[in-house]
Amino acid sequence: MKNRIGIVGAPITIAQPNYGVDLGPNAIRYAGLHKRLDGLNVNFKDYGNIDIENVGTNEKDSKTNLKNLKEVVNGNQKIADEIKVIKSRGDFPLILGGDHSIAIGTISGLYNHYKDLGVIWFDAHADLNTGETSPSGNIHGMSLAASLGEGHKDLTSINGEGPKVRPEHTVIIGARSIDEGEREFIKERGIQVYTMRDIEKLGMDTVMKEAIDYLSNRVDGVHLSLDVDGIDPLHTPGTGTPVVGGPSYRETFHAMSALYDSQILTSVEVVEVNPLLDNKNKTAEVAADMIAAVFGEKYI
Ligand SMILES: NC(=[NH2+])NCCC[C@H](N)C(=O)O
Ligand SMILES: [Mn+2]
Ligand SMILES: [Mn+2]
Repeated sequence: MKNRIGIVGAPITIAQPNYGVDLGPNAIRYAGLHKRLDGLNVNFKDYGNIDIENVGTNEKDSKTNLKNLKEVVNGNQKIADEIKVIKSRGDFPLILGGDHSIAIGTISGLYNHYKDLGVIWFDAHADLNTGETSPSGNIHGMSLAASLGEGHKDLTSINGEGPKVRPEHTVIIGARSIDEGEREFIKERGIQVYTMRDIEKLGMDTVMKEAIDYLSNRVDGVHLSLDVDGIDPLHTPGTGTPVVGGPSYRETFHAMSALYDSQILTSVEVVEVNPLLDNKNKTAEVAADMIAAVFGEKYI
């Protein structure tokens, strides 16, 4: 890693219903993030947390089927602005969430810095819903769709209208809870998805090799969006929408190490750590382990 890592906390919580995901950034810091990065001899600067006003309700808007649209857009606009500042300093952005809606802001902020940005979406979910297809109205389940230009105009217009990433530059890994509308989205738009079945059949090593190969021929930057619910909830119980049957700690650590070895990544975000749902900060500790792996920590 040549660049300095620019760390920022993005504590949006109102794109999902559980209190506490705004505490995620500090929980990951308390889990020893800075020490781990020091141990890797990487240069980093922590810019603290973005000031997010998390005032919302749990009501769906009757027209849009979205909860807290205006507030989620405002928070994500702030995130996009901060990402632009971090990028203009030449830093490698490391964003600590916050619910997964923050990807709308980070990807919008990254948009102008690349001709073709690739995205690796490590998640139990696809986050490809829109107001029309969402079973919940929770915008954290719509952030990949919004980044691909689908969904409410206010969500797709941060830093300019329209798609910020192309479907053929998007790889989802670890999916095992996909809604009906999301399934159609994936088929229609040709998104590369490695479900748990694929991981079981191919093994994580092959999945990562394929994903890295696939993207490196097509893009000039890769953003890793790591939703901790992608990992099996045995290891990451402190998250709002856990789904059993995910990749183990070992497989995930291996996936992160493969990404480090490939040197393909140009930004990383880790989302959905919720210390109020956790057991002695275990989930944030796993998040810190995975961040360490993605920045080069090895067993020997
Ligand atoms: N980022 C997440 N944890 N998303 C969970 C989404 C769950 C469900 N698919 C929904 O749209 O409501
Ligand atoms: Mn998820
Ligand atoms: Mn997600």
